[in-house]
Amino acid sequence: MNMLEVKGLCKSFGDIKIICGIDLAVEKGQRHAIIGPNGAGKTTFFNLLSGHYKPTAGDIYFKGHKISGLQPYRINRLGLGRSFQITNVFPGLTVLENVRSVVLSRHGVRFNFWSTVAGMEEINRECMDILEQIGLAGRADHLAGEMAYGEQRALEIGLVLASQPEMILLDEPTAGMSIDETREAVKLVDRVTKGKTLMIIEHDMEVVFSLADVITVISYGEVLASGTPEEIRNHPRVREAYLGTGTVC
Ligand SMILES: Nc1ncnc2c1ncn2[C@@H]1O[C@H](COP(=O)(O)OP(=O)(O)OP(=O)(O)O)[C@@H](O)[C@H]1O
Repeated sequence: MNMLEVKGLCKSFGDIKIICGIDLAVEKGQRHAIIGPNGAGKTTFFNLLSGHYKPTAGDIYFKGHKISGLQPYRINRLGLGRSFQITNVFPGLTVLENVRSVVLSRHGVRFNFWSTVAGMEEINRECMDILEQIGLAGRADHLAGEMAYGEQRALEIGLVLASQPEMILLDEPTAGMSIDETREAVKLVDRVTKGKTLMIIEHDMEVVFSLADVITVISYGEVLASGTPEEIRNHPRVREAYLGTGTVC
């Protein structure tokens, strides 16, 4: 079953075409990497999927429902969660409060539930479970803004998990990280997305080839190639146009 289907997707800003007719499908449980040169349109593509931009043409289907043009919060409630390229945590809140803000907003419609002691305990248990998953349980009471960069990025992934998405979009989760931080981030992404549907934008080819089942290469707003890591590694146009003619990982 396809979790996500994109058909003839286009986005222009004024006269400038940024996304030019992208067709793509992501199967349930697939880990799909989007790669491409700077300015190729990868983040714009994510902004279209998450509802932050409206398409100029084309359609997006999530679990068979047309989501193109819906508001971001509605797309998120349908089960499509995303992280951003720039850290997006609330710096003045603690780690626990950050996660709790998302969990509470998810339960928000059931005010009577979480306003009881039992309800609050359940919320806190759920938050601590997320913090365990992202390796920050011991940092629950620390201010998010005072944590190391790698930890803040891990927290951001925790915020995505807190909305209990069926499909996760991660925009360059290792951007700006040291080699050690990147290694930890890859382990984290691998752990928390096992068995889930993932689409990840990533520049680090080691990360891409270690995580992805399918890789799509975007260049000038078009799909240049899409296939297994092996197919992409050996694709002549990919080697030539994006990765250079040298070895691809
Ligand atoms: N709101 C906007 N208005 C005008 N142009 C935009 C807007 N958003 C993105 N663009 C342009 O679209 C092009 C693609 O940008 P985008 O950020 O999607 O590329 P990218 O592939 O994610 O690049 P990178 O790998 O550097 O993050 C860029 O030329 C950018 O300036």
